[in-house]
Amino acid sequence: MNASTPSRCGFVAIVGRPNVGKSTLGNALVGAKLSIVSRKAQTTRHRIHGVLTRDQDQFVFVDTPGFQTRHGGAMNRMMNRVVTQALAEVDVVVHVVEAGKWSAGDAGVVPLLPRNRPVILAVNKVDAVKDKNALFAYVSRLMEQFPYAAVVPVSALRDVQLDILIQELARHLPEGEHLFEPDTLTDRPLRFLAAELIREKIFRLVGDELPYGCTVVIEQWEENAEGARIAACVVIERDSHRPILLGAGGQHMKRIATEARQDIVRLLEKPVFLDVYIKVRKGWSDREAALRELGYE
Ligand SMILES: Nc1nc2c(ncn2[C@@H]2O[C@H](COP(=O)(O)OP(=O)(O)OP(=O)(O)O)[C@@H](O)[C@H]2O)c(=O)[nH]1
Repeated sequence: MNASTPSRCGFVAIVGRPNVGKSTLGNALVGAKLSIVSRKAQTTRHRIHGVLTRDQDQFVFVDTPGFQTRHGGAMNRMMNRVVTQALAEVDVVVHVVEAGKWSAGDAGVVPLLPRNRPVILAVNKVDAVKDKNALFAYVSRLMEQFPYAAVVPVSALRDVQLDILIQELARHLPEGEHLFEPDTLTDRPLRFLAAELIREKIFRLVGDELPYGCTVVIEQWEENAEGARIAACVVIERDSHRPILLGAGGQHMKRIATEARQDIVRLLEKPVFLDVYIKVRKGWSDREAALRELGYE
């Protein structure tokens, strides 16, 4: 860290139509495992995807809802509002497109891009492009669509020009203290994050209906090179909350477990067997629950 240079820290959103490589880019920039963030971080309004700290610069990558989902009609309009609001709160936006390809999906993203924030166009998958002249024409056309602050051709998959993209992003970070400590990867934050992922799925699906929320406790965590076996317990306040969480035929719990498992697989980068079950808080002191949640037995 250079003492004469002020530290910078800002929120970055990666947006774009499905399949352009947003997740690949996000993971290439922060490393999949850096999705682990401290609890303090979770209090921000954004869901943090990962944090990249480089000397005096800290980039906080956030997940933007709406770009992960594919809805139509009224749902789409509502999601678009959510997206616009979310993007108004970040410091820099990366709009990802696929080199040489432009579809209605890409065109649909442009009106959602903020006008009062720098938007950097990342032209991804350049490794798959043979004709570099065609790429130049393609980029020129895109620059007429929106006043991008910069255009960077990259390959998220092959790590081409990602350092240039990071430099461009850094130019737009506001000066300020770093919000996160550089993370240490230990078992405990992984357990904690797995619990957070499960809780997030519950919150999304039935959050409105669960009056006291719930606590997710990781009860078993066995991991080796081949995979992980995880048992998680959802602690609810009352018996009457159980059917809310289960849904008809247990479909809610199935969906929660499936979606959480997919995220945990991404986090651990290995197969995961996840068992999620429900317990009512009888015999659970708050303190005990809190301690176990943090990984203390
Ligand atoms: N050739 C090439 N393929 C890439 C590159 N980046 C991503 N891909 C591939 O493109 C596909 C989609 O990548 P994702 O990162 O899942 O795309 P996404 O935009 O997050 O997709 P959604 O989750 O559907 O919105 C995957 O098969 C990636 O391996 C790249 O730089 N070059």
